[in-house]
Amino acid sequence: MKLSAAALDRLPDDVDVPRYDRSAITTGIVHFGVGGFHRAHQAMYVDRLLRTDFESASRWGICGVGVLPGDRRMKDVLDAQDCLYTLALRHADGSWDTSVIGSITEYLFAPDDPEAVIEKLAHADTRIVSLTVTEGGYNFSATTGEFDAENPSVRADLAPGAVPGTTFGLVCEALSRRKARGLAPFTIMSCDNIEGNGHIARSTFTAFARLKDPALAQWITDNARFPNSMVDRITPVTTPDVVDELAARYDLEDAWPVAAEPFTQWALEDSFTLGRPAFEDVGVQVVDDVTPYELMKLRLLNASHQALCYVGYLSGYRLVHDVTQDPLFARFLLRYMDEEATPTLQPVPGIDLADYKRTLIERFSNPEIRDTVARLCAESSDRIPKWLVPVVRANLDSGGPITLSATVIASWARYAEGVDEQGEPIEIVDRLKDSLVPTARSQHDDPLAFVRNRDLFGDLVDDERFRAAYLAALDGFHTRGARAVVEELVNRPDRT
Ligand SMILES: NC(=O)c1ccc[n+]([C@@H]2O[C@H](COP(=O)([O-])OP(=O)(O)OC[C@H]3O[C@@H](n4cnc5c(N)ncnc54)[C@H](O)[C@@H]3O)[C@@H](O)[C@H]2O)c1
Ligand SMILES: O=P(O)(O)OC[C@@H](O)[C@@H](O)[C@H](O)[C@H](O)CO
Repeated sequence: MKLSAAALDRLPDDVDVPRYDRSAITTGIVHFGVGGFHRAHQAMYVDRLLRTDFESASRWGICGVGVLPGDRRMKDVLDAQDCLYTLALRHADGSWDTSVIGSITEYLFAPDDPEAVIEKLAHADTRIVSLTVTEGGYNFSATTGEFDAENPSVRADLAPGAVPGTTFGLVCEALSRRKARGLAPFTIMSCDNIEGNGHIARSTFTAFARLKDPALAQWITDNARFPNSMVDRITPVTTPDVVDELAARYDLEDAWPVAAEPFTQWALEDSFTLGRPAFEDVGVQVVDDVTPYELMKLRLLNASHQALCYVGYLSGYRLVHDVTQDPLFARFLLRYMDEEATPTLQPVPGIDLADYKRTLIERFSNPEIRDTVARLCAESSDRIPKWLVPVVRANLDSGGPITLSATVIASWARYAEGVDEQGEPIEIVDRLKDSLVPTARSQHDDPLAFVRNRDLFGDLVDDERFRAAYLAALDGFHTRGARAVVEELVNRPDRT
């Protein structure tokens, strides 16, 4: 049975479907970047609210927006399914909690109709604009924090009279219309894995606005809010087996479902211009300061993903749970977390860090999630500088140990050579791959070549202690291989 509003009544009882009146929902949230994660996380929270308190939640329906050519498929799928999709939460014992999510009620594909997107954003009902546009979507340097005005899409949007095509262009044009119409700005709520994601959203959107219209930038600075948040739920890329399994289990045909782990967490700073849904009623931690939560998550979970993916790939693993079910790699991650990441964290209210770290290894080891090492190895140049480099920097400043994190950076440098330990090609997915791969290959003659890139690594290369640890690891990867390097590190007693 194809998923649609008409099919909801005919689905089996073990698929939890929205029973609320979707026709009575108005759009309060416009979301850029409707991928797997948004559909497993924020849209799920809004769906929960609609199920529990429809009256207050019905002003917070979601209109999805896609700006990249690849988003056309999401438009087609959601149009054909009345914007409904299936969320399957996969437990380690093989059981599924399956629900149909109804909180997305519209989807606009910006390249087809930018004006419709701008007017939707400018509409008085739109009170929150949320984002999961990836770390790269913010278009800033992780080391300097500078907005990159030379990016070709951004330059095109800045040209006089241009029809906006980027998130920045569309949002700023809509803000300009709101200003002209005497409407307050919406809240811009980043849900991407970036330290200080709200601060980054504030600085990048206002930097764009300043280049376009300084008065608009001032108005945004004075009036708009950009809450910080920590978001968490491991959501792999949807694979055909999820589609097949839904059909087999429930006779449900969904062209693009999403599967994710059962665990979910969202810590959100309470800073909104025009109100917000009562997220705290459905398990969101609405807090005054997100910093301790986000540092914990980015430096333990996301940085550990980086710590496992390159060495895991080079050791022959392709699925994340296979890496962490190998005791050697689990011990490596725990040592990185305990010795190098944890000392850089702040106390996290209500969280037992030892328990959090143990749970992380369990979450990574869930065989049902089937998260791929390749997903974690992609876009490294957006991830290592934002998650690992700050850990090294903090430990260099405090005199703390850096060997394991320097090894993770070296593992990326080795992986970026694009050839594995058996001489087979590695498909490097990175927007900087054309410069990264040749540089990585040159490190056989010039071992510091990769980390001399100050856009990615800042001044780490100037530090003697970092250089020594990095060079030792890189040499180990070249001469003895990834598994041997990890083994040596895990078995050594000292913390350096
Ligand atoms: N997948 C997860 O486990 C997870 C968990 C927590 C947080 N996140 C955050 O969510 C982001 C998206 O993850 P996902 O799994 O949904 O990925 P995805 O590939 O399924 O979706 C990404 C979406 O972002 C859009 N996008 C990418 N670059 C853009 C740009 N420059 N401008 C506008 N839109 C752009 C894409 O078109 C797509 O719609 C991550 O980068 C991360 O910051 C993901
Ligand atoms: O999605 P990214 O690019 O931010 O990072 C890859 C993973 O580390 C990330 O998606 C995690 O699975 C996620 O952050 C878990 O909540």
